Amino acid sequence: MKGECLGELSLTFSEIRHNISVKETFTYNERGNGSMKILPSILSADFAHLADEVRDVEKDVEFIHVDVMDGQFVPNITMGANVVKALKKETKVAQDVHLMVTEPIHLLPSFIEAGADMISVHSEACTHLHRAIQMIKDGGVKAGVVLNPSTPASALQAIIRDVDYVLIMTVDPGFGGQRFLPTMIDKIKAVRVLIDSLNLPVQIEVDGGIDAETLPLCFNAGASLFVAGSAIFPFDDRHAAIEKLSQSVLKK
Ligand SMILES: O=C(CO)[C@H](O)[C@H](O)COP(=O)(O)O
Ligand SMILES: [Fe+2]
Repeated sequence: MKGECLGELSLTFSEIRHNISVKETFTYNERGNGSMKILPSILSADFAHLADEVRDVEKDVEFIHVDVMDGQFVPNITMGANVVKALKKETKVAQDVHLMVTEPIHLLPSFIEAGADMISVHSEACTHLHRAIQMIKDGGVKAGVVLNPSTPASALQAIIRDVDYVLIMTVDPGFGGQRFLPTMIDKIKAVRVLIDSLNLPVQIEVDGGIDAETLPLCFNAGASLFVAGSAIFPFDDRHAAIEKLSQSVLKK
C-alpha cells in the first residue's frame, strides 16, 4: 500500500505501519481504516491570496479544511459557501467544511451545492442533529458531527451510527493558533472505544493546536484525520511543514 494518505511522505504506508507497530501504537488506526490524513486549515492562510495558498498545498494533501464561523456560535466571522465554490474552480483539492454556525441546517444546501466533499456540524449547534446529518448525506457528502471540548463523548451515543466521522475539537472553536487541550486525549480514546465496540467505519478527526508534538498523541489515541493551520501556513515551505507532521507519528 502506498503512502498516498500521508501526502508526499517518502515512506510507504507499510513501512510506517511497521515502525509504529514496533511501539504497539498502531492498533487504533488499523481499526480506523488504517489511514492518516493531514488537512491544512485555510484559516491560517493568507486570505488575500487564498487560491495560491491552496495551490501551494494541494500536491501534498487530499483535503483542505474550511472553517466557517458565524460570529454567534463562535466569536469570529470567516467565510461562506461562496469561498468553497470559488476554490472549487481554482484547485483540485477536496474540501472538508467545518461549520461553526448556530443552526447550520439552513446553510447546508448552499455548501452542498458549492461542492463541499465533507461537512461537519456541531452537536451543540443543532436542534435537529439527525436531520442535519441526513441532509448532508442525501447531498452525497461525507457527514461529520463535531464536539466542543466541554461536550462529553457520551453525547455521540444517539448519532454515532449515522455519521462518517467525528470531529473532536482539541481547542475551544473560534480561532487558529490556540493551545491544544491535553485532556482531549482521553476523549479521543473513549470515542475510539465507542466506535470499535459498534464495529463502525467512523473516522476520528481532531482540530486545534495540532503540531508535531500533539499529532502523535492524537494518532495513538485513535484519530486518523488531523487538521492543522498554524503548523503549516505561516511557514514558507508548506511541503516541509506537512511532511514534519506526517513523520511525527514515527517519533513517539
Ligand atoms: O476550527 C478551527 C478553529 O475553531 C481551526 O480549524 C483550528 O483552530 C486550526 O487552527 P490551528 O491548527 O492553528 O489550531
Ligand atoms: Fe476547524
